Amino acid sequence: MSKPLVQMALDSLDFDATVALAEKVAPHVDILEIGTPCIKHNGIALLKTLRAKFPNNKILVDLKTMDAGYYEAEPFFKAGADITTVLGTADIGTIKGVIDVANAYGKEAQVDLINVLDKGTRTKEVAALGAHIIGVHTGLDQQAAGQTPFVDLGLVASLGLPVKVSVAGGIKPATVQQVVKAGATIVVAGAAIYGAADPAAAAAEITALARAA
Ligand SMILES: O=C([C@H](O)CO)[C@H](O)[C@H](O)COP(=O)(O)O
Repeated sequence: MSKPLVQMALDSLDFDATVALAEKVAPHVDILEIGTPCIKHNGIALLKTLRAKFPNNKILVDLKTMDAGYYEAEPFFKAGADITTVLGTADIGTIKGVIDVANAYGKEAQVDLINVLDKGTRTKEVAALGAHIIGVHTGLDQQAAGQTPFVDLGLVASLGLPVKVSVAGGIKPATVQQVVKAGATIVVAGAAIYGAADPAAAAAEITALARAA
């Protein structure tokens, strides 16, 4: 089994602070995620800046597309995104559009299961469409209400589908190996890294734990 990948979620609204944080963390993670608030506030210019600066990292743009899948995602793949996200609650045609444009560019589409009620059924549906990554995700507001992604991760991983499984939602050093052992192939960490006194050290610790799991 290939080693799990580690993804750093860049969730600041500030352009320069995001670039500065990415400078610190990029050597210690596989994927740089431009978080949803961040991409909405800063736009495609931030993607172009990070793409030019970090050729050795994959870049995920967390668009959380809800409509016009092909149309919305294409400019970001054209600008160098490796992965974009589409909501699992979106129309199946929207999800197919993002999968199609990802394939057209030789890149990947991630379906975010946030707020999907029947995660098992939707996962099977989008996997059949060719989704590259299934995102098990407890959002920031859901975390504030005490929710975690662990049960959903177990459900999705138990399906044994030929798709990568990403897990996000308050993941921290104490839970990294738990989610890898539960079937996560991409481990996402935001606050556990950007909220640390030393983000580079925090990222390196999470990556070491993921690879040792
Ligand atoms: O996807 C996210 C959220 O919707 C804001 O964009 C976060 O990047 C994701 O939850 C990871 O962040 P943490 O939960 O702080 O690890």
